[in-house]
Parts: sequence; structure tokens; C-alpha cells
Amino acid sequence: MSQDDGAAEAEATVRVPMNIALVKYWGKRDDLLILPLNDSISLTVDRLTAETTIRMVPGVGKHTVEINGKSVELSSNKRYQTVFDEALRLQRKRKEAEASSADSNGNDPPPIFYHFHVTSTTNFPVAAGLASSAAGFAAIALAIQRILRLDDSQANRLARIGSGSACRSMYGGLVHWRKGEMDDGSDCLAVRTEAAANWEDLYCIILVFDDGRKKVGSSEGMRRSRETSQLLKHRIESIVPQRIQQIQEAYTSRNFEQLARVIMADSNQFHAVCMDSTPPIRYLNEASWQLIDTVEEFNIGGIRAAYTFDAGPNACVIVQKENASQFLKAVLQTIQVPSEDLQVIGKELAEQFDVPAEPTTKCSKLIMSPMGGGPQE
Ligand SMILES: Nc1ncnc2c1ncn2[C@@H]1O[C@H](COP(=O)(O)OP(=O)(O)OP(=O)(O)O)[C@@H](O)[C@H]1O
Ligand SMILES: C[C@@](O)(CCOP(=O)(O)OP(=O)(O)O)CC(=O)O
Repeated sequence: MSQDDGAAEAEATVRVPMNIALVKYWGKRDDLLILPLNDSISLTVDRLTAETTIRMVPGVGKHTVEINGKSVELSSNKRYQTVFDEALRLQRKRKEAEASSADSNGNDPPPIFYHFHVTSTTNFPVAAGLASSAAGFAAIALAIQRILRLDDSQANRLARIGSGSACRSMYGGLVHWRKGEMDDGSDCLAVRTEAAANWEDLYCIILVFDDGRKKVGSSEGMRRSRETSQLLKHRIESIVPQRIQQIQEAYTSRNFEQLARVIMADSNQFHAVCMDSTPPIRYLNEASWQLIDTVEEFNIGGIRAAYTFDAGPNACVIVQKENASQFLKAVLQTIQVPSEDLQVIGKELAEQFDVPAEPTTKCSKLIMSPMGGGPQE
């Protein structure tokens, strides 16, 4: 990586994982600045990553973004422009500060124009309810942070104005995104919690049931819930604060049962809020419900797995690594899993999985990943 010095070209490459919320973000108090109505808390899913290179080039020119070899039409996605504008504003601010300390006459520094070229590859489907935007915008923010030597709160803001949940992908460990109170968003930040070191044997098993684009995007869904759901109001005022605290306690004391209870309750409440919105929003499908039944049955006699679903039907099941094989065997009774994915996981767990005949539900991809590692150098 090279850093900017005056008007030189600069480049940085980073790899950033997506994250899954254990207590969900749903609803904005400011749509432009992407300020949430409630706090949320998450862990990164370390094997699902975006690897992004940004070149910052001096001179007037068009920004470009390419994801998995395809150019993105920037006029139809304003969020990239917002992020680049904010990055250049921060760059100008810093240059002005440097110049005013060097130039006692207080003369303005000459304006310098830049444009950005972003190239990103992801190892999982984009816009399929797998939080690709979180990994993608966090990677953009982190790469710009390296180039412009931004502080963590500036980089966090950049990620957030790209996609709210992206600000939670910037760190390892348990990450708490505080909603803040200020209108300018200055106290709206994601931070690594004080909960001890990362809980390293927490794994997540992702089951992809549908990798198509969802009918109701998160932004539209959030707007609908904010305008029409009474349950959302109750959730924000009376439910979320205590759940954030319970997750922190459970994570710090490695209490899987408490962690799992809160994760599942919060996922269920988020989907209940969607149903409570007008018109109602349905993200879960039959396969999602099959998976919920499997987890409930697996947990009879002791909670060893926790499901959570974002704005789509794909499941994320959190387990401790020692219970992953048993859980997968339970899944295989009713859900068909691609054999190549099972082989990969079987190798890692040193386990042979027998596939029973004719399960009724199909999953198109199964991925297992450690959690909470955050962006890697
Ligand atoms: N690697 C990436 N780099 C930059 N932008 C990305 C990247 N991956 C995804 N995006 C942006 O995020 C958008 C997808 O966001 P969207 O919220 O629709 O889906 P998702 O993040 O996969 O699902 P969800 O937010 O519901 O979990 C893409 O259209 C693209 O604009
Ligand atoms: C259900 C969620 O996944 C919603 C994520 O929403 P986004 O962060 O994708 O929304 P925007 O801020 O509009 O970009 C819950 C969560 O990740 O907390």
C-alpha cells in the first residue's frame, strides 16, 4: 500500500468479512446519514469476505466500482457517491488543517481533485440476503481509511453511510453498534465491546435456501416498519436495550444457552415486526421453517444451536464447534445439502456424513465458518 502525499496516486487492498447481527438493526431515524432507531450487536462471519482494492487517483474523473468482474451503475446506487464525497471532504479537512499550521498567512491550500476506482471480489453471492453490502462497504471504508489515514470513528462513519450494518464489520470480537442521540451522527458508532477476547469456538453454519434478490429490500422494509409497526416501537423502547446487555453478559461468561435464547428470540421478533408492518413483509420461506423445527428438536434436552435470519430466507445457525457434527447430522435428516459442501465440512470436522434418502427440503449451499475474527491483514 502507498499513502497519499500531496497529489500522488494511492492504493490499498483489504479483506473484510460480513457480519451477522445477534440483536438486529431494523429501522432508521435518519435515512441519509443511516442512523438507526436501535442499537445492534454482531459477530463477523470470517470465511465470507469481500476483498477490495481501491485506487485513489488525482485529477477530475469518474469514480468506478466493479464487483466480481461486473461494473456497477453508480447513478442507480447513490451510496457509493455519498461515501466518496465524504472521504474527499475528510481529506480536504485534513489538508486544510495541515496547511493552516504550515502557512501562517492562512492561505487556502490549492484544491486537489481525486477519483476512486474500486475493484472487489466476494466469495459468496451478492445481494442474496447474505449481508454482502456489509462486507462490501466495510471493505471500501477500511481501504479508504488506510489511504487517507482516517481515525476509526471517521472510517466507521464512512462504512455506515454506505450500508448501516457495514459499520459492524470493521472489528473482531463482539461488536456493538450504538445508535447515538446526536442529529449529526457523531455519537453513532460501532465499537468492539469490552467482552473479553473473542470466543473462538463459536461457529456459524449458513444454509442458503434462495440466492435470488429479495422482493422487499432492507431500506424499504425498514421504512415500512417504522411507519406502520406498533411492535417495532415496543421493541425499540422495551426489548432491545436488555437484549444487548444479555448478549454481552452471555458472551463474556461463555454462556451458550443464554446467548442462543436471546439470538433466536431476537430473530423471531424481527420477523414478527416484518409481519406487523403494512403491507406485511415475509422473508422466511418453508425451508426456513423446516430449519427452525430442526433446531428446536435438536435443542430438546439442552440448547446447543441458535438460528438467526436476516432479511431473507437463508439461515445462519450458531453452534460451538464441538456440537457442529451432531447438528449437521440432524439437518441431513430433513434437508438436502450439496455433497461437495459436506465433504469440505466433513474434512474440517474429521467426520463422515451419510446422506439419508429423499430429504424434502433443499439447500443450495452450506458454509461453515468461525466467527468474530474481524478483518484480517
Ligand atoms: N463487495 C462489494 N463491494 C461493494 N459493494 C458491494 C459489494 N457487495 C455488495 N455490494 C453492494 O451491496 C448491494 C447488495 O446489498 P443488499 O442489501 O441488497 O443485499 P445483501 O447485503 O446481500 O443482503 P442483506 O443486507 O439483506 O443481508 C449490491 O447491490 C452492491 O451495491
Ligand atoms: C436485517 C438486517 O440484516 C438489516 C441490515 O440492513 P442493511 O445494513 O443492509 O440496511 P441499510 O442500512 O439500509 O444498508 C439486520 C442487521 O444486520 O442488523
